[in-house]
Amino acid sequence: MCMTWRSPAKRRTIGRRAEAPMTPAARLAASIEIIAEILQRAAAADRVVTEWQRRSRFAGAKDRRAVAEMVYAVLREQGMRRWRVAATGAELTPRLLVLADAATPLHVWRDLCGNGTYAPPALDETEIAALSKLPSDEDAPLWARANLPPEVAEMVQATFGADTEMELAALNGRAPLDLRVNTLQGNREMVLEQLRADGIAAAFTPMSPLGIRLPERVRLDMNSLYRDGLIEPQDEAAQLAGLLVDAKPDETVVDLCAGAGGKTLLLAAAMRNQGVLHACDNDPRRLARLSPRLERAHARNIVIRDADAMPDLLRELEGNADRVLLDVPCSGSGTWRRNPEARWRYDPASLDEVLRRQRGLLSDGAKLVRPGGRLVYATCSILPAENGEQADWFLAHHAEFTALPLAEAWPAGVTDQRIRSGNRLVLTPYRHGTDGFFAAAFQRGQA
Ligand SMILES: C[S@@+](CC[C@H](N)C(=O)[O-])C[C@H]1O[C@@H](n2cnc3c(N)ncnc32)[C@H](O)[C@@H]1O
Repeated sequence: MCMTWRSPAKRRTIGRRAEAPMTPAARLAASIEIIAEILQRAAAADRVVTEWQRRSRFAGAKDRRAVAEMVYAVLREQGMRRWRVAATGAELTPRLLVLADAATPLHVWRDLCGNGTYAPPALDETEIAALSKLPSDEDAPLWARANLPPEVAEMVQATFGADTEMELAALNGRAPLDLRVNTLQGNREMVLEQLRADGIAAAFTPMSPLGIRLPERVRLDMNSLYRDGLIEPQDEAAQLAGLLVDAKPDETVVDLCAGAGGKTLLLAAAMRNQGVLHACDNDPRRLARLSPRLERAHARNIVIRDADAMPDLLRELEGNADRVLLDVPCSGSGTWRRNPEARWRYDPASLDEVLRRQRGLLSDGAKLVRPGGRLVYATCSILPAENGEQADWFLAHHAEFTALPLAEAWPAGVTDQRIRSGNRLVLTPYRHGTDGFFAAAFQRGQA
């Protein structure tokens, strides 16, 4: 963490715009405050950073950026910092997590802490002792380098094999911003042209024919393409999971775990607003976020169904749906690039319950599919137990279904050879530049 000293600045009344930038000590204090909140409230990092920015009106744009960068640097290196602190025998505190930085000599922290009104308190004896004997990074184990709890690092080695180091490094990197073009409103070419005309760097995604990738994040709520419903943020992997359904106009399609509708919107566009798309979820708060998105996207063939949808769906649709998408609840481990703090909250002990729910949804969803119809199972997980092992379980318990080869399953336009062999879509940050994602399509035999 490189810090340059600016002239000590006196902040005026909190709540008024400052004339001088925050001092490095004040930025450090803010970073420690934010890290402490993220850890203690178990809150999402971006939310805590945004809340700090809102209440710290004295902070200028550079201060905000510097503090956010410091916070994310700590979060992306949390494994190494935890390991370094543990090796000293000290108890991990938010302050030590921030200060256990191999690139910053102890004297820098001594100078900053306790220096001025807005600085963090001076280092205590325990902190000085710990920071004086941080171990050499050369001895760090895989879990620390990969920024993952040890038992999780062990689980994912089964997924990645020889690529483990590279995959885990990519999973700890920054995700680009992928957009999905809403084909009810436009096409990729016109959206790309408009983005570039607005001075935004953008390129087509390599695998999804609906996607555009922005290397740098931009504020979408200010963008007219977004406000007019031409684009939605959606990782390329999630786009591909939706495309694997290959929903067609005039069909009956069920999105059984629709959430706030990321994939529902893609399915509605694929159906050209024709036929019926049932969007179900047992979380009313997520479903509530769906309606405004449908409106913005001009998606009109959707029936929203809440928590107790299954009995009604079975009465109305058993054995009649052309396609069912099961984008099931999962560990979310494939999306850890986006929220680097989440990996430290993942509790492997909860996995059994999640697996049980996934199997329940697979069995429920299967009942809805008509003979000759398609069931797609998808997770944003990198854990084999939620992915291939669930697909194996499903096939072993539902003899009326067979695995559909990917080459036969994709709609026209999905041509990338990397995702056309075999019958399981396994996407990873290192190999594909996407979130970690799994999807498999199953076809019900003709009666
Ligand atoms: C991975 S999220 C879905 C994300 C969504 N498909 C999208 O693309 O934005 C999984 C969803 O499953 C829902 N869920 C969990 N158990 C369910 C159940 N028994 N029936 C329906 N939905 C369920 C959760 O509320 C959550 O919204």
